[in-house]
Amino acid sequence: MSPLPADGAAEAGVKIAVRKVGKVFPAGTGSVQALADISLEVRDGEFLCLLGPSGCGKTTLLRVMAQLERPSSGVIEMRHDDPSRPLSAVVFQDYSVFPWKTIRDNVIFPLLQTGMRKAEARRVADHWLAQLDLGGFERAYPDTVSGGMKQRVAIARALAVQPELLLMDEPLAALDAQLRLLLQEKLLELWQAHQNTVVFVTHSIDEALLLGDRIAVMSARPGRIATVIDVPFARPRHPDEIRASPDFAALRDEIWHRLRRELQPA
Ligand SMILES: Nc1ncnc2c1ncn2[C@@H]1O[C@H](COP(=O)(O)OP(=O)(O)OP(=O)(O)O)[C@@H](O)[C@H]1O
Repeated sequence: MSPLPADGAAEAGVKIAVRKVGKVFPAGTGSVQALADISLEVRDGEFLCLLGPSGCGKTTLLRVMAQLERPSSGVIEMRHDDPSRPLSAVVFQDYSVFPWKTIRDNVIFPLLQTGMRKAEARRVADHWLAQLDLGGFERAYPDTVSGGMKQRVAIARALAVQPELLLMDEPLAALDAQLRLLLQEKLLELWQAHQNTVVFVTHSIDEALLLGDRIAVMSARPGRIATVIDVPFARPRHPDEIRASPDFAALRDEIWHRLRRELQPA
């Protein structure tokens, strides 16, 4: 699906600006208001996490940012600085890889769409597969490897095109707890090395604190931005140190209390 055009260009230093966005879906004879009056700016090079209760509209907001969904009201402004790179790429939760293509060809496919030659695309694909510890599996088919490996293929495919904006919708949610920790650490390492602008949807407060520069906490449906929290941990971040720090525990409590208010309104 090709992206819808943005409504305008974001100002310098801002990769994407969401301005007073609402989204209403038709549902049966009525409608569902998924998003209401969302305003949010994602700065160049920032890792922004979207956190919120189930059904609050996180996926809808990400799809609107990816220009896969048109807002019912409000506008989306984007800033495409480098025409040699795609503006955005999306990683979904459900290992959205092509089962009929080898792991290498999954990563090569979007590179060829950018006009890259086959030999170069193969080199770039193998580089990113190695970065995600998939070296040796280039010729395997996705259905012959584990869920965690398939998700690493999807992440390698998105990173390989070096998008200016990487949109990730709960990319680690389907993984078991240990694998999730390992992949969080991998993402942290890759982001610290490359600093794409990232919007990352998650249900996990710990994940948001480990990865994010800021955390936008959404309210229960219709989704609004309830609060935006600055994550104070310096980079490069070392996961074990961060998780053990008193600031981590304090922020986790603060965010949890905020989320609990959304889950159990007075
Ligand atoms: N295409 C659609 N048609 C009708 N309703 C929709 C559609 N997409 C989402 N919704 C509704 O909009 C609301 C927000 O859904 P969305 O998937 O964005 O929430 P979410 O926060 O990502 O949820 P979760 O955390 O459970 O993944 C829900 O009530 C959902 O049922």
